[in-house]
Amino acid sequence: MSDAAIEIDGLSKVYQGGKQALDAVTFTVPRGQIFGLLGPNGAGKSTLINILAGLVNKTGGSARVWGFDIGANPRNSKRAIGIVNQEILFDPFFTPFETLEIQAGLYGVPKAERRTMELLRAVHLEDKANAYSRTLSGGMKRRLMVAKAMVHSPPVLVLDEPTAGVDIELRQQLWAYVRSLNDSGVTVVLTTHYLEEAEELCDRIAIINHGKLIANEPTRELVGKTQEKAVEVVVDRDIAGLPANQCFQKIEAKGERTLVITYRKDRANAGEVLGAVQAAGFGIVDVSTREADLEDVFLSLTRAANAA
Ligand SMILES: Nc1ncnc2c1ncn2[C@@H]1O[C@H](COP(=O)(O)OP(=O)(O)OP(=O)(O)O)[C@@H](O)[C@H]1O
Repeated sequence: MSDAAIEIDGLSKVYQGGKQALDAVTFTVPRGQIFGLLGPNGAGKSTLINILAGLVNKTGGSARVWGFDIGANPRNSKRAIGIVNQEILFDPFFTPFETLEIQAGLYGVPKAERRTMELLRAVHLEDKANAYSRTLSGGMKRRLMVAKAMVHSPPVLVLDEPTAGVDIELRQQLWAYVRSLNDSGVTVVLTTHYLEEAEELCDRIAIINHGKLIANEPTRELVGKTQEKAVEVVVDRDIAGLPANQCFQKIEAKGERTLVITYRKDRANAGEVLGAVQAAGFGIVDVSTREADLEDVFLSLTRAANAA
């Protein structure tokens, strides 16, 4: 048996009307990881998750969840996954306790095996067990959604933009819970627009753009991959014309006396860049440098993919 939590192979989706939301996407989510799926709006992330959930039919390729093919064995593949959607979906007239009990019933979890109070405790909703769900705050509702996705104890939990619209404190609580689930062996896949969060939380990150996979690497390698570095140089006179040098990847003026120079770490170092500025006749007044973060990696990868 494969040790992958999710295996996606050549997965494609063309919606009625011709929109290609996924174009032969292939990647594997290893078991036990927190895996980040990043991409701009409309990249195809929700489509991919909805295919895994059995809510959208694929038009090509295959996908397996915990070894079960979503086409050949949809019952088992669906049982292996818990999905927290972007939209908040539950009946406002049920209490959190009832909401989880009903969900457990839908999955056929026997009464003796239900963990309703344990789940409510884990998402800090124990004291709201008997309140109407409509009286919960946005953050509480979202935490209830996470608990709801876990009632059948799936080995894989997928969170689609789980912290959109959630304040920082609740986001921290939600992530703490996600981390504790992961520590207890649950594989977590999350889509997010918060790149720093993905960088902090995820072991591995895949990026999709316009339905195509453009990166899939351990987070550290992805971040380290970017070779671009920027240096901001304040010079001692007004910049009449931009100096040129082969070690500059890009140079632009920011204000009358500040140059922003991008260079590749593998081709030049800061000393050479500053030397080139001085050789062009400028005195250097101040310098600051900036390491690329995931946002830079993402932008340079999507730029490269768009140009291809
Ligand atoms: N039911 C549908 N019919 C036709 N086109 C659709 C349908 N659902 C999504 N699309 C299109 O498919 C593309 C991918 O959408 P999808 O929702 O998967 O992206 P996403 O990466 O999840 O974006 P977001 O973060 O905004 O949800 C978009 O261009 C979208 O407009």
